[in-house]
Amino acid sequence: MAGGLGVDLVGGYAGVVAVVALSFVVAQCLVLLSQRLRFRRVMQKSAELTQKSAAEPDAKRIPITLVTGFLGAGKTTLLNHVLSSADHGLRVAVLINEFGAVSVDHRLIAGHATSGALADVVVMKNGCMCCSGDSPGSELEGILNKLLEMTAVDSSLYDYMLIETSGLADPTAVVHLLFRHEMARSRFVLDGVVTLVDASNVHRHLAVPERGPLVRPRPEVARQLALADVVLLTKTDAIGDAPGGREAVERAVREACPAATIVVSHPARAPLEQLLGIDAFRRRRVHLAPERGPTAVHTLGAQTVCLRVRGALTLSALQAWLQRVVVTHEAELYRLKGTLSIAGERRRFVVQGVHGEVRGHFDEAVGADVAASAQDATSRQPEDDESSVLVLIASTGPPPDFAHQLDEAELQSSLQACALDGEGSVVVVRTDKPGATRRAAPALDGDECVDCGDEQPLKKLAHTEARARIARRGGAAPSGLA
Ligand SMILES: Nc1nc2c(ncn2[C@@H]2O[C@H](COP(=O)(O)OP(=O)(O)OP(=O)(O)O)[C@@H](O)[C@H]2O)c(=O)[nH]1
Repeated sequence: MAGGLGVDLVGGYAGVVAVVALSFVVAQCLVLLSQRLRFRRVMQKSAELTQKSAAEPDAKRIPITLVTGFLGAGKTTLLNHVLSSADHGLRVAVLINEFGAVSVDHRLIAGHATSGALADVVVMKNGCMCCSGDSPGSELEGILNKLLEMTAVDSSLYDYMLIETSGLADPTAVVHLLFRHEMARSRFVLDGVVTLVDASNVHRHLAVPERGPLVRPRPEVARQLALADVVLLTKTDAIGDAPGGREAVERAVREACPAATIVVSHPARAPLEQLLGIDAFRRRRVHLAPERGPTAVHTLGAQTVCLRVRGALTLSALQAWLQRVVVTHEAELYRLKGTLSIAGERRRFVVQGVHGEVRGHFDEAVGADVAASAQDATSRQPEDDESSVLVLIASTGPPPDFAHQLDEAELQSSLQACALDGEGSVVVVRTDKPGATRRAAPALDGDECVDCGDEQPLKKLAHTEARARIARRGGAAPSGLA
C-alpha cells in the first residue's frame, strides 16, 4: 500500500517535472522563433531602405548622431542645445526613445527648439532600443520604420538626424543596424556615437573607486562607453576638482573607452563642432559585423512608475513630497522627471531628479500646447491627461542596498495629498515591475565589413579603433587590448 503510494508520488513528480520542462522548451522555441521573424523583418526593411535610396541617387545623405548615456546624464539638455543653437544652420530631425510608458522628453524638447532648427520629433515610448521588446514592433523596427518614412519626405526638409537612446539602453544593436552594409548604401549615414556621462553619479553604475563603493554596476553604461566616439562628461560642476572628483571620473572613463575623445562640458554649452559632423564612422576602416549569440547586455533590474495627475497640485506640498521621495530613495532612484500643473500657475512645473537631487522650475515653453486643454481639465478623464505626468525609475535589488523599493500605491496616495483642496486625482498609468526581464537581442546574421568584407565581432571594434587611433598618434596600445 505504502509502496504503491510512493510509486504514485514519484510518478506524479516526474509528470510535473516533464510538463514544466516541456513548457520551458516550448516557451524558448517560441521566443527564438519570434526573434528570427523579427530579424527577418529588420533585414527586409533595411534592404527596402537601400532600394528606396537607390531610386534617388542624387538625394543628399543625412548624417545620424546617436546620443546615448545613462538616465539623467544630460541627453535631452544636449538635444535642446542643438535645437536652440542657430550657428550650425541645420534642420534637425529628432528620434527619442524613452524608458517608461509616458514620454516627458518630447515636451521638454519641442518647447525649446528655435524656429527653423527642428524638423520633427518622434517619440518611441517604453523601450530600450537594444531589446526585442514584448510588442509586435520592436524599437529597432521603429527606427527603421521612421527612416523609411523619412525617405518619402523631401530630403531638403531636414539636414541631420539625432537619435537619443533611452538611458537604460545598450546601443549596440542600433549601432549595428545603422552600420550594416545596406545602411551604408542608404540615404542615412552614421556620423558618430556621443555618450554622455554624469560625472557626479557615474560611480554608482561604473567602478570609480576614488568616488566610493559601486552599488549596482549597470552593464549598459559600459556598453554605451565602449561604443563612444565622443564622451561628453557632464555635471563636473557638481563634483569639482578635489580628490575623487573630475580627474578620477576621467580616468575611469578613459579606461572604459580608450579610443574616445573626452569633452568636458555642461551639455547646454557643449562645443557642437566636436560632437556633430565628426564623420567618425566613415573614417573607420573596421566595420561592424555581428557577434554570434546575444549581443545586448541590457538587464532590466529597474522599476518604472508613471503617475498622471488630474487637476492642480499645491507647490509647497509638492516640493516637500519630492524632497521626501529623493531622500528616501536616494540609493535606488535613477530618475524622477515630469511636467506638472500647479495651482494658480499657467506654466508647467518641470521636475528633474537624479538620485538624491531634485530640482523644479516653471517653464513657459513647456506645455504651451496643453495650456488650452488645461482649461477644460475638469471634464477630462485622468488617464486622458497627457500634460501632467511624473515618471520615477529606480533600481531594484535586495536589501540592505535597495531597502526602499518604489511602492506605487503609496506614491499615488501621497502625491494625491498634494492636490489643491484635496481635489484632483492621481492615477498610476503604468508600472513596470522587475522580473519581466526582456531577452537580449541576438545579433543579425550574415553581416560583413563594407570595406573589406571581413566578418568582425563588434566587441573588437573598440579595441581595433583604439589601436588605430593610438597608432595614428604614435603611442603604445594600453594593456588589456586584445
Ligand atoms: N549641474 C548640472 N546639471 C546638469 C548638467 N547636465 C544636465 N544637468 C541637469 O540634469 C538633469 C537631467 O538632464 P537631462 O538632459 O534631462 O538628462 P537625460 O539624459 O535626457 O535624462 P533621461 O532622458 O531621463 O535619460 C536636468 O535637470 C539638467 O538640467 C550639468 O553638466 N551640470
